[in-house]
Amino acid sequence: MTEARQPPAMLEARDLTLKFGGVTALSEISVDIGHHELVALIGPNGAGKSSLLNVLSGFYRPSQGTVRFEGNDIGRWPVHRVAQAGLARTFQGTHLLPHMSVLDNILVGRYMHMKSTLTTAFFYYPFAHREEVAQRAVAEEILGFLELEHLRHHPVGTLGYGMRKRVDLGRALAMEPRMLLLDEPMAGMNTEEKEDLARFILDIRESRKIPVVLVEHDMGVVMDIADRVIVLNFGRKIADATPAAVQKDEHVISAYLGGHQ
Ligand SMILES: Nc1ncnc2c1ncn2[C@@H]1O[C@H](COP(=O)(O)OP(=O)(O)OP(=O)(O)O)[C@@H](O)[C@H]1O
Repeated sequence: MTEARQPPAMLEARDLTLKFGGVTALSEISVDIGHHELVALIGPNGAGKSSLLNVLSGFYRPSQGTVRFEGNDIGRWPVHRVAQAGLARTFQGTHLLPHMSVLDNILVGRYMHMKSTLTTAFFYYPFAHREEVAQRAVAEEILGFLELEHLRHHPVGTLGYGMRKRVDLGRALAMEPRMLLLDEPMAGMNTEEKEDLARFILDIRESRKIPVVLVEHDMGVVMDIADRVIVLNFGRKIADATPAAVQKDEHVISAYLGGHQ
């Protein structure tokens, strides 16, 4: 296996195994994600990519192994606590509210940061109002960053797939994550939409200083934007190296030529 030299890790997963009955989705996987990295997670269908994101983000409990995020052992934390610690994720497809506007969908990501409850909102209206104004300002900044301002009042259900995926990214950004896990954010997009999203992802890492883990099938995109590529096959990690090294790795070549893609 080719190993890349890695910076100090922000996220450290050790010996993760995940079983569903008789199926071993992940087998003794260890990965490190550094503070400034853009890491692609690739592998044939059923290799375990989504399962790994689910374990890292607290949606699945590993059968074995540990996950540490910024020094905390988060492997058994509930999902909301993992999210509050700053690990945000998107899903294959989108988890948006189709009848609500783009702005309101992004505001959903802000709820985690809102201090006012219904009671305080009722008795201390000025405080709740000030807070809502502040939350909207953050949402507006994200709309600007993702070039979605002109769509702010459009119901999400009326948008094309590529734009909906962009709103989904905005919702995740609204959580002010310290790290972003993106599950196939470009699936179903045309070339132009992919190029736009790749630009935003690079910008998220560079100007917003948020490290990104990205599950992606489009090898062109992966090779263009990733600092490092982790390759899974049948639940095992078979490579963890720079894009150039992974392209030449014989285990990776045979996994992809093995009839899966
Ligand atoms: N909830 C589940 N229950 C049972 N088996 C599951 C479950 N989730 C995943 N698996 C199995 O675990 C293995 C890994 O699946 P996973 O979805 O993580 O792969 P993947 O690499 O993300 O695939 P794809 O590229 O098709 O999304 C597969 O054999 C899959 O059938």
